[in-house]
Amino acid sequence: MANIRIRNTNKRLTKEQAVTSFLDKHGVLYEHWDMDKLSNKLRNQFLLSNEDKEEILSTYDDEIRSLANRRGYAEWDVVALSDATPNLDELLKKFENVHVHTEDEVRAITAGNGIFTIKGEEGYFDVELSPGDVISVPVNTPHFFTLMENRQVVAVRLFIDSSGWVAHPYEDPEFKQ
Ligand SMILES: CSCCC(=O)/C(O)=C/O
Ligand SMILES: [Fe+2]
Ligand code: NI
Repeated sequence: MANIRIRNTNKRLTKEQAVTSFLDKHGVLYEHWDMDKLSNKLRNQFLLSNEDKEEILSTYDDEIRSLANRRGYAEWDVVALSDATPNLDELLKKFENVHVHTEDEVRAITAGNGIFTIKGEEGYFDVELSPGDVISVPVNTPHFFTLMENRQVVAVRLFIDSSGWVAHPYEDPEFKQ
């Protein structure tokens, strides 16, 4: 279950109803996938072979295709980030600076955790994600992504633009770290 932290007030939303209505108000998709479908091995593995990635995509093929049909996605893949990821810090630099995408960005967390910090009506808010959480970042919405203490996450990514993930840096004078 995702938790929300509103940065300006440090207010936290943890109850499902409050979280879903807050995200809905901001045009952020929020769904939940059944993690019981995923093998125990893959729920705690952060260095993935191509076969592992294929297993994740086939396990959630129905959920992926449902999202793709509803939101016009054409391609999807699996990204795994952890201390075992070569050039992790370089990759994180791309994600940790405020940026926008020219399509809405859907991420489904299948292992580990991550935080999407998204610009909203009351300033930036953190969406703290756990396995099973599926969210979108609306098109052209300033946001960034950080790992949590455990520095590990696996996510299914869905794309409309066949060139995959493209981040456009966004200088936001209103953003305070
Ligand atoms: C957990 S997916 C990696 C983060 C990402 O793709 C992105 O665009 C963050 O904003
Ligand atoms: Fe992004
Ligand atoms: Ni992104």
